[in-house]
Amino acid sequence: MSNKLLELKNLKTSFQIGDEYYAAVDDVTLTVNKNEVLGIVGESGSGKSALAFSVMGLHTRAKIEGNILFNGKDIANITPQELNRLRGDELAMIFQDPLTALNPLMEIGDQIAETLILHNQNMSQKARKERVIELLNMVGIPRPEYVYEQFPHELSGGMRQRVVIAIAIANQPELLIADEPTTALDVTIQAQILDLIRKLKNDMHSGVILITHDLGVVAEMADRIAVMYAGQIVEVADVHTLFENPKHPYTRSLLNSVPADGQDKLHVIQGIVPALQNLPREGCRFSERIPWIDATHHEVNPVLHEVTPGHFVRCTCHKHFYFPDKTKEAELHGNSRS
Ligand SMILES: Nc1ncnc2c1ncn2[C@@H]1O[C@H](COP(=O)(O)OP(=O)(O)OP(=O)(O)O)[C@@H](O)[C@H]1O
Repeated sequence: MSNKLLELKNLKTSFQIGDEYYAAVDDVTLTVNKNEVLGIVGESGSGKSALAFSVMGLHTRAKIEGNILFNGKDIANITPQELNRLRGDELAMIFQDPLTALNPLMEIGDQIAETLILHNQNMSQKARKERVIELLNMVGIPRPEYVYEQFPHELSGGMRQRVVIAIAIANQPELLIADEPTTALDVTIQAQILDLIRKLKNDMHSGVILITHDLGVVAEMADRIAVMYAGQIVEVADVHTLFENPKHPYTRSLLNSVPADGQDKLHVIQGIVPALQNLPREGCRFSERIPWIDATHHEVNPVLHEVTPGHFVRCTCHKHFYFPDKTKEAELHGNSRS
């Protein structure tokens, strides 16, 4: 039996701006295996959420091209009814902001129970309530009987996020997408939430896509990591390889911008991911942020190269990349803008 749970094949998600469509996810091919946490990292605007929303079928106005194979079945263009059946059952997502994910007018317990009904309409009311209490316990919510009858605004941010997780895991999804699940939370709660996600994977052998800015979180949680820049995957490797032997200049820059033991110089990546309409669509998309690398070192049409088994890197510029000294870099960026 195949170990592949989700296969994205040439996924392209485009948004209309004015009269044109612009791809926020641009030809992404990626696999998530069963019992695996795939971390997706990249700066704000690189397309991580657009990718996650595409898998969940949550874009209402985007153009989706390519294939999204879930257990071998293409779900890129299935009917809303079919999608609804999958969501909250086999596919679940934890959103960045728990408040927007919860219904403010509905008691917590009823919101979780509603998800259970999706999966099993014949479950008795009593069994449902017991399962909700069990889920609230699982996600570490104290006094679950009391919280059952509370409304979202009566809970702290950490507690709300636990409720969102309880809803996400209620039906033991095969694939869980967690989009910045801990960004809004303090560090202790963060660790507890991550433990819960890990437990879900271990207990249910689910596949998990963990989207985050936080390299520390992926280092701890992910089995494999995909690095995304300007709508494209620029590097994929298992977690150990990615941290020990990063290749793409963007990955190296991201890693170099995080303080590590014994490191006295940090590299700050100059510039930002360009707005969607201004993304470079030809050549190496990262080239404008490393202007000291000679243009001839970039591929004309950069593709992912398998440098060692399972380790893919886009473009050949990584072979020539180095960090310039700081003053030189500032000068180069200044010059490149003029
Ligand atoms: N509905 C939309 N309509 C138009 N443009 C959009 C839409 N959603 C996202 N975008 C654009 O697509 C690009 C990718 O956005 P996305 O939210 O996927 O990035 P991200 O990597 O998830 O960033 P963040 O970490 O801030 O969530 C951005 O340029 C964003 O402005």
